[in-house]
Amino acid sequence: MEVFLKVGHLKKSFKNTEILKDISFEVNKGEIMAILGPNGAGKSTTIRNIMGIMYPDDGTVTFLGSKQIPRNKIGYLPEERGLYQNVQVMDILLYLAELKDYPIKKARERALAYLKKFGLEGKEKTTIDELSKGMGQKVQFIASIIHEPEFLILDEPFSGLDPVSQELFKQEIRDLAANGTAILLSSHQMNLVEEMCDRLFLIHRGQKVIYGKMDDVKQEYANFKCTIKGENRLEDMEGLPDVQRVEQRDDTTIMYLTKDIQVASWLKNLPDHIDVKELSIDRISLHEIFIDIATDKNMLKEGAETNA
Ligand SMILES: Nc1ncnc2c1ncn2[C@@H]1O[C@H](COP(=O)(O)OP(=O)(O)OP(=O)(O)O)[C@@H](O)[C@H]1O
Repeated sequence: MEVFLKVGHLKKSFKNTEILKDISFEVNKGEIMAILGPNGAGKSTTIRNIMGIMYPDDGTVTFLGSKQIPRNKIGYLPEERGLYQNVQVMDILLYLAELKDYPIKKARERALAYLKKFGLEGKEKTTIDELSKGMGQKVQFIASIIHEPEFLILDEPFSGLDPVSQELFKQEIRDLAANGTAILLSSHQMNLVEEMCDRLFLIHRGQKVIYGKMDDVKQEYANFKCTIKGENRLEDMEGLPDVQRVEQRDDTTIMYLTKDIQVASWLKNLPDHIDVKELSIDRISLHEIFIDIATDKNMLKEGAETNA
């Protein structure tokens, strides 16, 4: 797979506070790569350094092997939304396409097709300030892809979208990747990330915590959990073998199990007197892995790396 973006050993400080500490990752053509992390972890700072909005103190950013930012090949949906408010939808889309040296006739065709696809047919002459938040978001998304970029950065693309629009965006992002676009996606919606992304980079306090293929990360970190519905004492459950942590709320107990257990053999450890009205065994989700890291529960080893 061809590497589009390579970030190497990026470091950035603000007023003597090191915000990015040796950040390295790549984004390949045709893949959706997630950059994840708690609020303030350093995701937007990383993206701003990639886009040349600010400059790193150390480290390199290369695009197809060159340090030159190929602006016409990049699409960017920034976290801060904001298009000129009193300009008509079609005018802003064509203006942005022109800035990227994209043929105007093709841009108009693409704009009309995308407006239709996103349920905004007939809104070409509407001004941006007359649109709802979600509609504005769709126009800004179209603006980021109007010029057929080879590399697309999406910072929280799903915020403010209703479920139907989320599905539309999801499908569009997947189609773009399938057609070869390299996509870097930042989102706090872990279920969507889990569904869509090929690889992920998880950053916490400016440092890499996890970097790897989604499937490998899940296999590596998503231990099993056993959920039992029934009236049970916390101490009984905590005393069971291979139980790392127990959460109990009302009549539901969740036991987080250690890595590499054999589910069938582990189940034999459950004593006869345990009250089981319902029982399920699942792997923990990316959402739970994220919370684990963000809240420093420390079930994961720091700085781990799967086979990226
Ligand atoms: N221009 C700046 N001057 C000083 N500190 C900054 C600046 N920009 C960001 N920071 C600090 O850098 C840290 C990382 O911020 P950043 O916006 O990159 O986080 P993030 O991971 O994108 O968070 P969020 O999920 O909340 O958007 C924060 O502590 C923030 O206060």
